[in-house]
Amino acid sequence: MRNTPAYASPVSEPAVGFVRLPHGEGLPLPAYETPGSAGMDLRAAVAEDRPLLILPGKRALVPTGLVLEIPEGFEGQIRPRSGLAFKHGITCLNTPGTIDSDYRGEVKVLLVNLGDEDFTVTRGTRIAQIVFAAVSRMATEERSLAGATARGAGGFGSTGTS
Ligand SMILES: O=c1ccn([C@H]2C[C@H](O)[C@@H](COP(=O)(O)OP(=O)(O)OP(=O)(O)O)O2)c(=O)[nH]1
Ligand SMILES: [Mg+2]
Repeated sequence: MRNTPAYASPVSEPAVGFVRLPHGEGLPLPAYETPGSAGMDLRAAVAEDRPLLILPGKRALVPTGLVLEIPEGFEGQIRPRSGLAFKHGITCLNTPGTIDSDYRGEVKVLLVNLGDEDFTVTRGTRIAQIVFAAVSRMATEERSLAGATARGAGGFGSTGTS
């Protein structure tokens, strides 16, 4: 059944499926927080009595308690929340994490603590956000030569800074 979001778009949208795993029961499903939000926040599905401590410089894979069914032709991008990054130095190590449309495992968020203090992830904390995006896929062709261009092999600052 399609959920009625707090901020429904006037245009018809493809639907992403959320399947709750047992440890995700009771947590709110991801949802857009404002009418123009690009991402839906993901919550930590750690046990109430077992918060996750991330020491400075360390990383942790945080469960969301969710399996997603993303429509074919789309992907989910896991991105950091700027507030956590600014206030605590908490970000996603592999950002943007890629959630493939054919992935049927639990979505997990790889957080890293780049701050100076321990960070505790408690149940229900909004740890990251997921942005759904269209994917372009290509056929491949092996070629013997790449066509000439004005840039050629220049890169990594070849055009200067000013
Ligand atoms: O932050 C992330 C990134 C990935 N995944 C899941 C969904 C994704 O579809 C799958 C594979 O991700 P990716 O292709 O980035 O990882 P890999 O190291 O290449 O693993 P694989 O060999 O399984 O593709 O892992 C997550 O749950 N969280
Ligand atoms: Mg892969």
